[in-house]
Parts: sequence; structure tokens; C-alpha cells
Amino acid sequence: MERYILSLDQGTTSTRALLVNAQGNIAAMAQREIVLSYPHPGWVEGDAEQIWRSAVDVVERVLAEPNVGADRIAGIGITNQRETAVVWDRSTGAPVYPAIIWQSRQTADICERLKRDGHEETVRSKTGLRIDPYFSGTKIAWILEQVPGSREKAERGELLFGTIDSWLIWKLTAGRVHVTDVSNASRTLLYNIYEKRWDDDLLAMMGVPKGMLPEVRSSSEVFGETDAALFGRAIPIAGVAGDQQAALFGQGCYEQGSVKNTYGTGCFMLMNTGSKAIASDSGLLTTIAWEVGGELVYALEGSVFVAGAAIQWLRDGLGFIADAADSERLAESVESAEGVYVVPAFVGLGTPHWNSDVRGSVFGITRGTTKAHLVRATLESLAYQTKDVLKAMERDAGMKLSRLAVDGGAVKNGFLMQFQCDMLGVPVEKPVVNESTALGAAFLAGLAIGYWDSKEQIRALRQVEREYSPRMDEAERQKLYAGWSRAVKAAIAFAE
Ligand SMILES: Nc1ncnc2c1ncn2[C@@H]1O[C@H](COP(=O)(O)OP(=O)(O)O)[C@@H](O)[C@H]1O
Ligand SMILES: O=P(O)(O)OC[C@H](O)CO
Repeated sequence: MERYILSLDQGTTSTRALLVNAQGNIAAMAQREIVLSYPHPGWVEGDAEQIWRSAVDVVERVLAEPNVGADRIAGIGITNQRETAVVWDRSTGAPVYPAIIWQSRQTADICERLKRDGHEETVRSKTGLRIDPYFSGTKIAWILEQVPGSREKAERGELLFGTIDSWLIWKLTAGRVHVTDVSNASRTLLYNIYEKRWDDDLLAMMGVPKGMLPEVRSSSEVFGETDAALFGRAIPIAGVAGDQQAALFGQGCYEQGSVKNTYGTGCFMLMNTGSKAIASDSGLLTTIAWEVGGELVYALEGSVFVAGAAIQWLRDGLGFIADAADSERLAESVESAEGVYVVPAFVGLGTPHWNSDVRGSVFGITRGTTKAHLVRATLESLAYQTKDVLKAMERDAGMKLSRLAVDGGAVKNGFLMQFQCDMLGVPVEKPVVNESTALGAAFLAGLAIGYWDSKEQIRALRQVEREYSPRMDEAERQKLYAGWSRAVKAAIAFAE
């Protein structure tokens, strides 16, 4: 009887359950879309209960596949959109406020206050992060400030905080287990990544009571078992990692210096820096990649807030396309973007600018501009933002990248991948199994319970589906990128 690892991937726009077999292939998958709300400009919120229900739904659907069932599941790996903050009541399990999504800018004022009070260097030296609304810490502070009575309750130990992994584990274990892993903890702005503990100074700075926080574990161990009433049998939850770190693991980037870039709602490039945490001078983040078998690995990260989300905007906001896949055909229907640049700074800009105020802008339109040019320019913006990040990474790491491993929803777009490769001037490598995030979580879980024996065994499972080679000449590359750099500068100037 074949057994599987069930990987639960709770992303920004969808929740997926995937069955991974011993060869590292996806045997079945179920998916459910997540609806977000945008109550004010720059705010992004979600319904934590809807996220939980979507998780139950997708797990039930994969278990109902022919010849599956809960007794075929050796263990569960959980991977999640990171930083998104949920605060819930310990006794009822009810969230006190919607989940504040990682992209949301509603804590910009709190961040300004912390910066004015001169906390930036302390935060950076303890967490490897920056004071920015992106991270969970100020989102918790905002909830405790805004929801009447919540601060008092939190201080009495009646409220709990979790990133989405903690929230799902709490629900899956019927409120018995309140934990997270080091990779998720490292995104909260409250965790000291060098001393590996919640940091009292940071908790005081953000006014977060310690009793709200989950226990921090490694990324690959048994965290608890699902409540037997849920899926008919208790199943061990044996791997947990934030989705970008999970993708790094899933791509087999185990050596120092190996890099991957994931194109989902946002776009995140991570480099494994081994046991050494590298501090950045170029707007990158220093973060924990994972802890496996007692070995803690750090990463350098470049974070782009809007990537695939810009394609969703073309679909839902502008109605230019019916489906994200249509963007490829439209982009290829024109020779070039004809000087049009879209800067999709809908929620500000992350690496390397870290500017919460800048908003999306379109430059260079003429009477001849069509929706095809705008669609093409939007897709190109994903590649330009990635180039900005890669330049910062090469500077900080003191090395040149020879190829880029890619994954995520938007790598299905052949136009985007070729343009990306042309813009970077290095080969872009797409694996056969594009679900690196889900694979990473499955591998972490499988290693903990002996489903796989070693990282080496896992890495041997990876296969490349396609390698894109650069076709653009250097002069053209430089000209296009110079235009992008001017457009970003102008968008920032407009915000000022
Ligand atoms: N063919 C495509 N071309 C461009 N973007 C795409 C395409 N297919 C999906 N996307 C984008 O990929 C994103 C979904 O990818 P996924 O990895 O599931 O994201 P997440 O984990 O952030 O929810 C969406 O934002 C969608 O717009
Ligand atoms: O939803 P994704 O896959 O774009 O990932 C979100 C990131 O984890 C945010 O930091």
C-alpha cells in the first residue's frame, strides 16, 4: 500500500493540499481560492475562519481521491504565507479581528513611531529585519490597540497570536498545541534570530505580552497530531516552514550560495547562507531558512510585495484578461511594451527601496498604447523587480549568480520566463515539479518521520523540466532596465 506525505500549502490567494509520494511526485492535489478584502487603500485583510475551513476542505478532498484515505498518510507538512497575523481567543478559538495579511500597510503609523523613537538599529541587529508594516509584530500591536478590551485580555493570557501555521496547527489539534517553527518565528519582528528566542526588548517595544506567543520548534519534528475526529485518524504534523523557506528547501538549495526565486502573489528570492547570518547593506533581509536535525541555516532574502498580484489586478481590477494565463498570449501579440512601464507598487515597495508610501504608477503611454502593451509591461515588471533584488543579493553576498532556479504560480508563463532570463542574462531553470513550496514542507515532514532518510536522497529526486537561455543583446537589456530604474525613481518622487 503506497503511503504519502500530505503537504498543506496555505498561500495568500489559495489553500492547497498535495499528496507527495516517495519519488517526490504529486499524486493528487485539491485547491480552494481565498477571498481577501481591501477595506482601505493599502490595507489587506482575510478571514481566518475561511482560511481554516479551506484547509479542512482541501484535505478532505485529497483524502477522498481513489485509493487514498487517512491511513495512507504518513505525516503532514504545513507551509504558509508568512507574517500574516491572527489573534484569537484561547478558550473559544474565535479570532478577535480578521487576519492582517502580510501585504497590508495599516501599521505604517506604528512603524513611523518606532522609527522616530530610534529603534531601527536594535530591530535590525536582533531580527535581521526592518521596521516595516510587512512583519507580524506591528500587526499584533495594531490589533491590541484597535480592538476594544483586547489588550487587557492579552495581558490576562486569554488571547493567542499565531502566523498561519500556528493558527492551522491550533485548529488541527483541537486547541491542544500552540507552536510555530523557527522560519516563521523569524518573520515576526519579535524573535531574536541569533539567540533563538522571543526577545523581551522587542516585546516591550511593540507592547506584545509574551503569553500570546507560540512555542518555537525546529522545522522538522513531530509538532502534534491532528484531532482524530477531523479526518478519521490522528495524523502526525511533522514539518513546518514559511512558504519561501519551504520553496528553498523544496528546490534542493542545501548548499551555501544556492538561490531560488518564487513567483506567487509576491516574488521572493532567497539565498542559503549556511550557518552564517549575513547582514545586508542593500535592502535585503537576514532570516532563518530552517532548522533540521539540530542544524540552523540562515538565508538572505529579497522581498517583492506585488508580482502575480499584478496579474490578478489586470484580471479583476481592469478586466483586461479573463484568466492569468491569457496574459502570455496578449504580451506576445506585441513586439515590445513600446516604452511603457508599470510599477506595481500597490502596497509600497519592498527590496531594495522599503518605501510604504509609494503607490503604483504607469509611465510612457501614448495614443498608440493598447491593453496588450499594458499587460506586457505588467509582466515585465515582475522581471525588473527580480533584477533589482538579484543585484542587491550579488552585492551583499559578493558573488555572481550563474543560474536561477524558479517556481511558483507565474512561472507557467513562458513569456515571463524568457524575459526574466533576458533581463538577468543568466539561464533560468524550471523544475518538473513546480510546487517547490509544497515539496519543501513534505520533505521536512518526511525527514522527521523517516519517510526519507536524508537531504541527499531528496535532492536526487529533483528534475529540471526546462532551462531558458538568454537571447537579448546587452545594449537592449541595459536600455530597457535603465527605463525601469527611471520609472521607479519617478514613482518614488511622486509619493514624496
Ligand atoms: N500564466 C500565468 N501568468 C502570470 N501569472 C500567473 C499565471 N498563472 C498564475 N499566475 C499568478 O500566480 C499567482 C498564484 O501563484 P501561487 O504560487 O499559487 O501564489 P500564492 O502562493 O501567493 O497564493 C497569482 O497571483 C496569479 O496571478
Ligand atoms: O503567498 P505567497 O506565496 O506569495 O507568499 C507570501 C510570503 O510568504 C509573504 O512573505
